[in-house]
Amino acid sequence: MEIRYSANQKDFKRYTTQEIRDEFLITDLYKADEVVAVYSHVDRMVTLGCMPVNEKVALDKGMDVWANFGTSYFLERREIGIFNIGSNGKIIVDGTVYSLGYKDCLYITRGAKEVHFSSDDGNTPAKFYMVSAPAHCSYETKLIKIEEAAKKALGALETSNKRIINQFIHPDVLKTCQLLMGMTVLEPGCVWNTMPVHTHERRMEVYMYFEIPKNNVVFHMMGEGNETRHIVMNNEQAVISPSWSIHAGAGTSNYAFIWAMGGENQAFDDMDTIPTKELR
Ligand SMILES: O=C[C@H](O)[C@@H](O)CC(=O)C(=O)O
Ligand SMILES: [Zn+2]
Repeated sequence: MEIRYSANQKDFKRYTTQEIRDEFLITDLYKADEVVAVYSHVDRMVTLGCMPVNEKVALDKGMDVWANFGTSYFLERREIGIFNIGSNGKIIVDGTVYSLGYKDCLYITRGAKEVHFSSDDGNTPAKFYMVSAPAHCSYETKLIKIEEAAKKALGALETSNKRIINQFIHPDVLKTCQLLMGMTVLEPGCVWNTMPVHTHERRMEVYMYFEIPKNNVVFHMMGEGNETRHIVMNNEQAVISPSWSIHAGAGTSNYAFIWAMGGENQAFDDMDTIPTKELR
């Protein structure tokens, strides 16, 4: 498992393009029958991808759980949110089978010992995208279908940012220790997310962009509001935003992304918005 330490905003100003990418960008999440995991010391969030093809793949496949987490199994002191961004697949949690279609989400609470992933058809595999946060009590493991997510319409066609925010792992839908996750989907012709930008000093956030058409990219903005940088992102890549960083993007087409937050609180609206004209 790859481990990344925390970067601060003062050093960040001098990073090269490659250093920014090495520190914050997560690529190659999907390798057949493997679990790809990046542990970030930013709020100790773990970002993972799993694409089961021929096997039933265990969540901790290829991991030394004791060395990395100091626990005997992955979810002993963690919770996890999992989205399927591929074809139909299954997640088996301590013997209970959950079927996930495209864009469905499963929240697994602390204490689940055995988690396995499988695809209904290995020729068109499921692709599970996951973010895990430390957790100190257990709630309820719950499947949240895309239809059941709380939907918030934002933006307008005129400003190229008409989009639906689907809140899945959110206090209005279910209880969690600190994890919040959802999916934002932009309408055709709309390319901007999260403008005006914000930071949330009390939480970090990870974005994973998908549904980016072939030969298109998203320019993801990051850094402090008065010292911005960008990362050019391809389909199905994730990016870590420390609390001091803005996180917004403009694509060369419309796209969707999954956001995940963890930290001090779960108040979605606890954001410090930066007036657009103050950006540098
Ligand atoms: O803190 C909240 C997150 O940055 C996202 O929910 C914002 C977002 O999806 C959007 O405006 O498109
Ligand atoms: Zn945010």
